[in-house]
Amino acid sequence: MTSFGVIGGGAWGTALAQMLASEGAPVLLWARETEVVESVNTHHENTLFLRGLALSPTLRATSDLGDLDACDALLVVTPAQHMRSVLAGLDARGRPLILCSKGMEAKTRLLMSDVAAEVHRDSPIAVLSGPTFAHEVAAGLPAAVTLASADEPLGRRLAKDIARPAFRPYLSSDVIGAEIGGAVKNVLAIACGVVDGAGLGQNARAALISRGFAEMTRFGLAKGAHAETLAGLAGLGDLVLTCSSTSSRNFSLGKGLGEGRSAKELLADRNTVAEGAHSAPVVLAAAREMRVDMPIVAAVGELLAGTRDVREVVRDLLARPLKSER
Ligand SMILES: NC(=O)C1=CN([C@@H]2O[C@H](COP(=O)(O)OP(=O)(O)OC[C@H]3O[C@@H](n4cnc5c(N)ncnc54)[C@H](O)[C@@H]3O)[C@@H](O)[C@H]2O)C=CC1
Ligand SMILES: O=C(CO)COP(=O)(O)O
Repeated sequence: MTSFGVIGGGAWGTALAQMLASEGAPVLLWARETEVVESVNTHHENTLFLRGLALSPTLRATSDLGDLDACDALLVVTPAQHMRSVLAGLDARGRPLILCSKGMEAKTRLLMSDVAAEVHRDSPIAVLSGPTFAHEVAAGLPAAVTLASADEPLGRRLAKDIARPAFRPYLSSDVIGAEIGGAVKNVLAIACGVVDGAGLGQNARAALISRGFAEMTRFGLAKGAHAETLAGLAGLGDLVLTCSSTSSRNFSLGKGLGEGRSAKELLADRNTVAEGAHSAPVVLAAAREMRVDMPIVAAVGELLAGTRDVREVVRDLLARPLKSER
């Protein structure tokens, strides 16, 4: 049986660690904040990022990456923009890295699997992604994810060891598709939040999910993803989840924008991450380079940059030339 360590003590790292520890397995969680380490070890709760959810006593936390040396495989759950710097402090020693963050690196436009491969050349990579609000997984509610690895025997082994009665991984060899789904859906969740905040109605939201999925698919195919991965848990599944609920930080950010507040104000002082705000300009730049049309992502980029207001971007989206749906 694989022993797991988890790197990143935010809501999702803590929830994954709890899910793995839920049947009594020992799991070690690395957290950056000493407050998180203390509250997990002393009170079996992450009071900073996952307040109110009781954690298993077999889940222990540390602020020393070296303590993870005893683990067979590591789940990496940092915010996307910090993955490189955190991984640089790790002695991976060829152990598998299971990447659970959703985004692209701003300064390089790389996917997380490329970042991890640059830092730890000898470690095989898997990606875990899907519709999974942290608080629900931590509470033991049912969830399913895509677990993608180009190393198929490794993927099968990890899937077997990660699966729990209420947590079901589906195997894939399409790492790029799993990553693109998670990165792009965050941007589209901001757009759906805008629709909600501006009171544009449920028809508009359904249209946006559908046309947003078309953008995700165009972008993904251009990057080498498989269409069925994008139509699966890591793409459409996660898009539907985060476009429907204020439990999504990205949706909530968009709702604030739709209500007329500025991105600067909404992003100031938050200690939780809304990855779509970082991914939007990166996805857009990569799409433009590949000549992939992504008007909804572009509109989100303009709202975040403060160069246009909601009324203007909605008017422009609706005024685009009529075209075939395909
Ligand atoms: N929360 C959720 O429901 C889910 C989150 N994810 C993904 O997991 C990743 C982590 O998100 P959460 O755990 O939700 O984070 P969070 O928003 O709960 O917590 C913020 C995290 O950022 C870390 N952080 C802040 N500044 C940092 C720095 N300078 N260097 C390194 N780390 C820093 C904090 O230590 C903390 O772990 C994101 O990519 C997110 O998209 C994926 C699925 C579900
Ligand atoms: O990725 C998530 C659920 O699958 C969490 O979404 P938010 O980061 O928007 O909260």
